[in-house]
Amino acid sequence: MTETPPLVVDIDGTLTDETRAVDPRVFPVLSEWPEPVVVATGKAMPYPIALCEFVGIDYTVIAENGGVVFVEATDTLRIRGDKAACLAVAEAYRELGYEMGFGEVDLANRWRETEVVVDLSQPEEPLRRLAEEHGLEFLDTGFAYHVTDPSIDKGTGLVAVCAELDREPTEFLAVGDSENDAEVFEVAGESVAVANADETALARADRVTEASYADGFLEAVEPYR
Ligand SMILES: O=C(O)COP(=O)(O)O
Ligand SMILES: [Mg+2]
Repeated sequence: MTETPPLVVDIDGTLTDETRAVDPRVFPVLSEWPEPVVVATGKAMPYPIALCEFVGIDYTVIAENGGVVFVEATDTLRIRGDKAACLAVAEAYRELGYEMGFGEVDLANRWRETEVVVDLSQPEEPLRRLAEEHGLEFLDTGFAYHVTDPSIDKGTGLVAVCAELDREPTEFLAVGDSENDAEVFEVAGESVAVANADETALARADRVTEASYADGFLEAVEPYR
């Protein structure tokens, strides 16, 4: 068995099935992993914190695509991102909604500190264009549209976690499924895309699993178990 690396793992599309339900088969893998486990997600902080709590692992979390980082081992919370710029985009998008008649914008932003998220049911192009006009990053994770600070991502989040844990990003195995995993794939030592990953993640990964979703995650970590 190859020496077990620390793990940085995405949630939606990687630990879950296609409905975003976490597959319970991943729980013992995460709780028994002998090296640090970092949960890195576009979701807001309460979700990865709850996952760590119920799996029984340290809260080592990258939320909001790197906008919010929490390391329980050093009790460090880092919040980074241009929330004001993101809110300006949301307001402009909401105005456009009324003008273009696509109705009330569903801003799925409860508990978010640094970015704006819009449900996939809303029109993509106007939001993408507004984000670009405001110099912000637009991400389609396959589960939601995100408007975020272009200088912040899961890769900068892992660098921040490593500074607290005195580890190197290159030690990590990264597993993910989407364009919001591209930067953490770049800084990790080994990156694996699950078979359901989008084009960006597939192109940026060192290897791709045969299996999809949580089956893909279990396949990705198999060599280390
Ligand atoms: O929040 C999202 O849109 C996707 O979340 P993920 O980064 O855990 O896949
Ligand atoms: Mg994902």
